[in-house]
Amino acid sequence: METKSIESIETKNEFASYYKTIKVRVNETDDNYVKASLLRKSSSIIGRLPWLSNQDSCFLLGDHLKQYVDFVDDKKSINNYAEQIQSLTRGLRDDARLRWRSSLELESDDSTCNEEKSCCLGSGCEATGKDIALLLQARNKIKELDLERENDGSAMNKGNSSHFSATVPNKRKMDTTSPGHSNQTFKNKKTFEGDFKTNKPLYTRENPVHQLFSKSTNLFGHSEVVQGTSRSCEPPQKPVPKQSGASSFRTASEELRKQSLKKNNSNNGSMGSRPSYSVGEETGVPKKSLGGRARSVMGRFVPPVRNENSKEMYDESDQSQPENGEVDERLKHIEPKMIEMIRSEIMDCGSPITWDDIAGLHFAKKTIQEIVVWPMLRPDIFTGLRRPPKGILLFGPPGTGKTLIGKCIASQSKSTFFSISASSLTSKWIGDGEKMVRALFAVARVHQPSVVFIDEIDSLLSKRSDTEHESSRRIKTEFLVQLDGATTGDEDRLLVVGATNRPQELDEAARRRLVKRLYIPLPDYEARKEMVSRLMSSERNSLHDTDIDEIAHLTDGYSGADVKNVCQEAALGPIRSISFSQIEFISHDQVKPIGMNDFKSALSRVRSSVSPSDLDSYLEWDKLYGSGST
Ligand SMILES: Nc1ncnc2c1ncn2[C@@H]1O[C@H](COP(=O)(O)OP(=O)(O)OP(=O)(O)O)[C@@H](O)[C@H]1O
Repeated sequence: METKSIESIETKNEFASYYKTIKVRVNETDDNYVKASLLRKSSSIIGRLPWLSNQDSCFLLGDHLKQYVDFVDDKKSINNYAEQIQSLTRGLRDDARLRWRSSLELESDDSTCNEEKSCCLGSGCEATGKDIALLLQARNKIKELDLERENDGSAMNKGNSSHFSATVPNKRKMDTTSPGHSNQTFKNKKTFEGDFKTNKPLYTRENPVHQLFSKSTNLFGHSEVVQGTSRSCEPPQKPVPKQSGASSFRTASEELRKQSLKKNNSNNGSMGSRPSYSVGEETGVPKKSLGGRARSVMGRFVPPVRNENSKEMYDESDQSQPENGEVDERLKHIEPKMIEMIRSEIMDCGSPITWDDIAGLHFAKKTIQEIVVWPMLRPDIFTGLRRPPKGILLFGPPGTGKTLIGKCIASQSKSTFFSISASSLTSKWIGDGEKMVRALFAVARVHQPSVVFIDEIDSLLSKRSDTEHESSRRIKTEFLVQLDGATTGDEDRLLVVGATNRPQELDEAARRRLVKRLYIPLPDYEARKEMVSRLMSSERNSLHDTDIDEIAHLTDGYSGADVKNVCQEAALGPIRSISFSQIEFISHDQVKPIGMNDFKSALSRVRSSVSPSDLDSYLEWDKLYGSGST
């Protein structure tokens, strides 16, 4: 590469001046951490200088990275983790809430730190005879202390075994006789036992090797762990090099996390929250992750079947218990989060709907009143052969009031209304869909009398085929099982109402369970008149009866929803005649009343949404399977 001086690659725009400013600051500052950060910043800017050729960029970047690496590697600059750790722990030492203090002490000799680091980071770092002697020495010392304690008949062993919750006296030198100390030591036994080249177990209850390593751990920057370890151990002893065999060695931090993870698992939800880290597969070393699971290309495969232990979606800590604390027997095996979801998202507590709110559809209304509403109000009379059907299907073109009827059934029979669609039952977790179906029916039974309204039931219960996905097949099966239970259970006051625009696509088994199949046709002339009159009654208008008749004629073939759209469009007509400058100041009374002209222009904009050929197919299906409404 052609050699250039940095100055020769002069630049002009704002990046350049920013870059220069950083360089000046690098030279001025005494703070090594700031300096390192500035060097990193300036390196990243180089890549964004658009006028630099690739070669110049590489040259500048190379120069910077070298500077940065030299600086960071310099033992007198920022390659001193102990200083950083201490500055971090300084603020925590006397935190009354944490009830522990760090016994971390800054090693004044920086060179020791760095030597220690390089020794233990290097491969093939073997424990020498000197190290083993040191360990044995430490073990003997602790043995002596234990003996002393036994002789004193100290009662200190009783009580708190968790060194996190132990109240630690505010003194630098920690008490090795603390219960936390011995427990922690004992737990760590497996990890270290027999790792050294002697046959003697170097790591025993009496010989907390992690304590001996605590100093070296400091040096590696495991600040969090060092704090945890030092709480219940003696102040750092003379550093002992790590043993060889990286696979068998586990730092105190790793051991501590592993144990707390185990503890959480064994408590199984009593602690509540899910662990904030995942366990590495091979080492058992916890990896921190922010938020949910960390995924990467190289990441572990996560099967779409939810692990029972996984609490990502339905965290048990989040158990929604009823206020009185009692859980209904029928809900005991249902995941609380699902119950909560059903109660908040599926249970409909909207404004009550009366039969008068539904224009036309006299046959459907009468049939539903007879077979559904009265029996639900007086179950004692409607028994035996009079027992009402527990599943009905409303089919017909879109926007004809099927949902309206479902809501009306619920409010008129004083029942709880559950409104679901395929989307509310599908989950990213395979297996949760059918659980959701089960949960839905369980909650509906608890809240009976209840009406479960399934909109677009054809998409949930379409004909089963060999090519369909296993998960959707399972949801269907569960649904059919629940429908069967709901429609045959004598005691339950549970009505399932399905609505569909495509009755032809419905699975035969579902069709059989929905015994009453009512055709909800397009509104007839009278119904359209009724709808227009009702909608216009709450608006200022200049319509005469003859106008309303005419509108009803003109909307032949329109669905209820289409008629409503026409009225909404017409209501905007008078507003459109107001100029933009007037709209801000005009009073309500000054707005022109809705007239026939507005309807005429609205009718030119809003067309019927149902095609005549679709109507034929409904009539055909009604003839085959319907309950004779036409
Ligand atoms: N018979 C009717 N009487 C009064 N309003 C109606 C009637 N039919 C439809 N509407 C109006 O149309 C709107 C849509 O109706 P609804 O949602 O009940 O239709 P739907 O048959 O369930 O449609 P979809 O099959 O598309 O779900 C209702 O909010 C209501 O304002």
